[in-house]
Amino acid sequence: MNVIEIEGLKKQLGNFTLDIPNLVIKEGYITGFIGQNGAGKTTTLRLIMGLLIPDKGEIKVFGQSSSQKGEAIRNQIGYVGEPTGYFSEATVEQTRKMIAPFYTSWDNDLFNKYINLFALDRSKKIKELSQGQGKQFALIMALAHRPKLILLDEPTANLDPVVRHQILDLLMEHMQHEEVSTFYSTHITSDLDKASDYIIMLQKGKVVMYEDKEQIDDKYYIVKGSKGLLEKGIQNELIGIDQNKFGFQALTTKKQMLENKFGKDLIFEKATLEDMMVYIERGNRS
Ligand SMILES: Nc1ncnc2c1ncn2[C@@H]1O[C@H](COP(=O)(O)OP(=O)(O)OP(=O)(O)O)[C@@H](O)[C@H]1O
Repeated sequence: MNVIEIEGLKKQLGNFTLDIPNLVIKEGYITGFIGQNGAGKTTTLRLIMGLLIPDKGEIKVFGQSSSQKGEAIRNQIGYVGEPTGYFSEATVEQTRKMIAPFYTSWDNDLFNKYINLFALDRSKKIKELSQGQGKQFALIMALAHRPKLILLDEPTANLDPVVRHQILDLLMEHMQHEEVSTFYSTHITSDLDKASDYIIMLQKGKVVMYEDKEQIDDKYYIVKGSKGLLEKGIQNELIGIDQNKFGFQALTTKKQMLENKFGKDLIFEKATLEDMMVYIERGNRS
């Protein structure tokens, strides 16, 4: 089952074009959405929520058109991103009282459990929360109405590693107990090493990679070798070749084939998501 289905999507904003011919997000998993600044991640999330209308194509969420049923869809989405829309003068408790009645599925016990877990002070005003506490609160508000879909837009940007891990741990714990799908936009790719099932990479408004995370770990390698080997026609198997006076390094999905052909002349290391972003971007530039 798919929780989100995108077909023939085009959206022009100034001189930027988001162009996604076909994309599905699978139900029940965490799908990481990565890409450079300005790649179009926030725009995609806003289109999914029906806050922006496509110029062409259609987005279906829970099988319903997001441009036609935006409000009903948003009700079933837990969103963490900017702006949060919370009134800065209201306290944590006042915010809960204001927002909870809008959701029939609101779960106060869950809210209390997560507030206690993060030790948030209910009497603090939203404007008095630190950046990390603000993000923790936004996540709690997003989860407490038991959404079927969680959309996260850079939820851990500018947070220290401890708070980042607390947020990821809470998210993963929540996912274990709820029937929920998560679409998680970030450029802190290490967050997704810990918590993701699928990875989608966006570049200049286009999807340039969609992979199962487990397959990524087996498939993508950084390969290093001497410059002389480049002349032996292996460029076609390399992505984003980086050369210096000592040799080259590049991303490859053809480890076995290259190993068979060149043996110990090449060195392989598992690629991280960050490596993949850097090399795929370089590969598409050259
Ligand atoms: N209202 C707008 N008018 C004109 N251009 C816009 C508008 N909103 C976004 N854009 C442009 O669309 C492109 C994609 O922006 P978007 O915020 O979706 O990127 P992003 O991948 O979320 O980036 P970041 O990681 O920096 O948040 C950018 O080039 C941006 O300048």
